[in-house]
Amino acid sequence: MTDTPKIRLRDVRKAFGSKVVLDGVDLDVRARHGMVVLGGSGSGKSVTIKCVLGLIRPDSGLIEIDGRDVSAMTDRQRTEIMDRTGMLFQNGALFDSLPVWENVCFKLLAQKRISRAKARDKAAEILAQVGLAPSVGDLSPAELSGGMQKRVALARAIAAEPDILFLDEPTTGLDPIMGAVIDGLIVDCVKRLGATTVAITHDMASARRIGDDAAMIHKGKIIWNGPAATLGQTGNPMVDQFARGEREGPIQMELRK
Ligand SMILES: Nc1ncnc2c1ncn2[C@@H]1O[C@H](COP(=O)(O)OP(=O)(O)OP(=O)(O)O)[C@@H](O)[C@H]1O
Repeated sequence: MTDTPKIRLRDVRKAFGSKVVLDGVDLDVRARHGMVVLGGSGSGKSVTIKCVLGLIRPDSGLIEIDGRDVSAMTDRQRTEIMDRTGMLFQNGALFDSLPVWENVCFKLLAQKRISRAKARDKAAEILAQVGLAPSVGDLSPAELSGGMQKRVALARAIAAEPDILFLDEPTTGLDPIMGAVIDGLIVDCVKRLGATTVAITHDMASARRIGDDAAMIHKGKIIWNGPAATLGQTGNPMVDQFARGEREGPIQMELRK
């Protein structure tokens, strides 16, 4: 018997006015595995994730989390799922008006799962997991380098020990070594938490490091999915062109049409 996918999309469709963005997306994300979603700019990667997060309502199709249809959930059931979901935004999206420790414990404080008195120590504990000193907790996000901000954003995303972690371009804007460090932290956190991750990335080295599985979206459909380790040698000309970053190939030919 096969395990129920953690996240399952079937024939998910979404148009904005006359512009069809998702044209029947089918995707299974295995529990406790990393899925990376690839695709050109504007291909619908973020819209797909926003549909799963409930930030955008698809026009039609099925989205299940743990085998349960999200559209049939009560607000309370949906909130429960969101409480167990972490999100690392592309730009970090830290709150500049709050010190790092409050950013890290934001969700725990908002959900009253921790007192303010305890939150500072808790933040120090989580910051240590992403390789940052406790003193960083007292700084403002504006005082941090880009790499440190990403680490803090990761600390915030994992603080509430999520079951599902969405990562939107976790290594964009980082130098290659810092990118590898962040990827290592993501993989460690996921192993420790037993979480399922869905990452959007344009960084193929990162995709191979954090992904067990990969899927490519093109023209609103998933045109390929398979092991992330095979990216560049999948045998699918579009995926391989994309993964190798080659100018010439089927995608370029379509752009020229
Ligand atoms: N709220 C919205 N209203 C109208 N159009 C939207 C909305 N959100 C997204 N779109 C459109 O949907 C398309 C897909 O956007 P999406 O953000 O999913 O792209 P993406 O694949 O994540 O791209 P990138 O790699 O550049 O971030 C784009 O053409 C975008 O303009």
